[in-house]
Amino acid sequence: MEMTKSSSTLVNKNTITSIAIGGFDGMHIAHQELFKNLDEHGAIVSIESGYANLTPKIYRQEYSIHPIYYYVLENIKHLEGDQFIKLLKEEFPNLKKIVVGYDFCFGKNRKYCTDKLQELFAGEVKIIDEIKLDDIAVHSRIIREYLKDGDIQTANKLLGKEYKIYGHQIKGQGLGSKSFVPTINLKIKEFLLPKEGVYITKTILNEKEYNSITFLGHRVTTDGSYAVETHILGENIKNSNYTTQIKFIKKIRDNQKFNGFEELKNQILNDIESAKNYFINIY
Ligand SMILES: Cc1cc2nc3c(=O)[nH]c(=O)nc-3n(C[C@H](O)[C@H](O)[C@H](O)COP(=O)(O)O)c2cc1C
Ligand SMILES: Nc1ncnc2c1ncn2[C@@H]1O[C@H](COP(=O)(O)OP(=O)(O)OP(=O)(O)O)[C@@H](O)[C@H]1O
Repeated sequence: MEMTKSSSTLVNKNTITSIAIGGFDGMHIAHQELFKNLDEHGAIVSIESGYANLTPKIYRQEYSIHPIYYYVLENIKHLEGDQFIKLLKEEFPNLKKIVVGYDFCFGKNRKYCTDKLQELFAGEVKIIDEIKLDDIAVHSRIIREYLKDGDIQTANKLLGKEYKIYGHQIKGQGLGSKSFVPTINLKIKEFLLPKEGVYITKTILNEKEYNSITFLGHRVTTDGSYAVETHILGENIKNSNYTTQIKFIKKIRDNQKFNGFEELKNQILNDIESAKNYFINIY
């Protein structure tokens, strides 16, 4: 198989013989199940609603070897069923197979669903039954709720990977190294942030992965502003201009207000111990 991680623009649409269609925010285990039904000339047709925040558009290709082609929902949602099929056939002249999930609907007022797709498309239509894990239906919207609750472990199970966000480094209050521990402060734009609190994480800097601990939330003990700060365990990393990636593993505790810097510092040192123990026990 010659197809490695390909950018959609590099693959000629004429070679595509099968497609999976959907929003695909998260590229979670149910999405991956759809992709398993693609052949080696398979592609992903991603319909952009503008709300993706688990794997925003530019970060999605990382999670599949199949090239992703993006379409804007606004531009295609008015189509009647036959017009939608016509568009797909124009885009992918050699299309033989379409893969969708049980709840896939399309076109004007979402009135065309899987039965219509089978009726209108002359090739093969593969419909995937609802994928569940431990009785939880796997959907982007469900995963978002677990993240907002701070239940990273369940979210990660449904994602089939560690939830990962990208950010760029910004200047902090300048208190960390002096009064607490050194942290990299991040500006996060398009990604959903988990609940406020302290998390065991891994941080990727310049392609190197480090064990870390990350605080997200309003710094209620100091200046009250919202921050995402990560402390690399056992290293003193200087702030640099690299794009930083944070993979979430587990929540340690909620955000808290402390009576003074001393108490906060002691708690941070405890948090660091918990995180270090976590990493010792899993390796
Ligand atoms: C592991 C860790 C846990 C933290 N927990 C809290 C907390 O519970 N409450 C809080 O107000 N700030 C918390 N902070 C944030 C500190 O207030 C912050 O690191 C400090 O204000 C220094 O900020 P600076 O890096 O912008 O200088 C935490 C920071 C770290 C690294
Ligand atoms: N749990 C699932 N089981 C089977 N198919 C699924 C499942 N979740 C999504 N799909 C299919 O994957 C494709 C992408 O769907 P979509 O982007 O709506 O995912 P989703 O996770 O259900 O998102 P949302 O929660 O926003 O509805 C669609 O064809 C959809 O039918």
